[in-house]
Amino acid sequence: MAMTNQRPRVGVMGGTFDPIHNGHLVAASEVADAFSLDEVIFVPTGEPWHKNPVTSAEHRYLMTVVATAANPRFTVSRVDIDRPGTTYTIDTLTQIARERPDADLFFISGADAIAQILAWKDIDKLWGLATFIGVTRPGHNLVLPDVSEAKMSLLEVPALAISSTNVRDRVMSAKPVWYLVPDGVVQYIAKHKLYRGSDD
Ligand SMILES: Nc1ncnc2c1ncn2[C@@H]1O[C@H](COP(=O)(O)OP(=O)(O)OP(=O)(O)O)[C@@H](O)[C@H]1O
Ligand SMILES: O=C(O)c1ccc[n+]([C@@H]2O[C@H](COP(=O)([O-])O)[C@@H](O)[C@H]2O)c1
Repeated sequence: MAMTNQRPRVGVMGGTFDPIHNGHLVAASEVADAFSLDEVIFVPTGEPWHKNPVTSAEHRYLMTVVATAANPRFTVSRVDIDRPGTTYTIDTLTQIARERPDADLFFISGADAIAQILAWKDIDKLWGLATFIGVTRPGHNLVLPDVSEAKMSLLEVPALAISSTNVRDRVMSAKPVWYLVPDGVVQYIAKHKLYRGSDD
């Protein structure tokens, strides 16, 4: 917890979250602990430029709300799903910085995603908006870009070999996803018949 007179330290966890799973939640929790964050805002992407097709933004947003509801330090933002067009992190962070001018921002994502950061849109402006934290993921050998440690960090999180792809495949094959995703997300997927091969 930040001390009085310090600027709030706010994590911004960007992801497609199709669906959100316990790997994402452990990663956010570990980064919050290691970097003394006061809050982590989960930001489901609108239209990711690099992944197609994805489940409707509203389903992905609601599953993220369900998954994070019990944690008082976790919140969910609609900035990316409400902004039309392709999602770029420069727009995400510009908007959140405008909404939270008092905060120091920490953009959190998988280390595999962060490793590609030099190719992200408007990278020169991104450094001024946040510190970037890549969480390591089992099975990914990383070559990180040569960037100041003040602007980018890596954090090892307990190995959870879960991916959204794996969760979707399991649902499609009628295999259980209990304990890979929060219980409410299991129920949400069943209620809305997601990932069964029909048009979501
Ligand atoms: N088990 C995990 N441990 C640590 N980081 C993870 C884990 N799963 C996903 N991430 C990271 O979280 C970020 C957002 O994840 P994303 O929504 O793309 O999920 P994903 O599981 O990687 O999805 P998909 O399988 O559809 O590609 C990504 O940068 C990803 O690397
Ligand atoms: O801004 C970019 O150019 C950019 C390119 C690739 C990924 N991102 C962001 O990185 C985060 C992780 O993406 P993903 O698809 O791996 O979940 C998510 O918030 C994306 O919007 C951003």
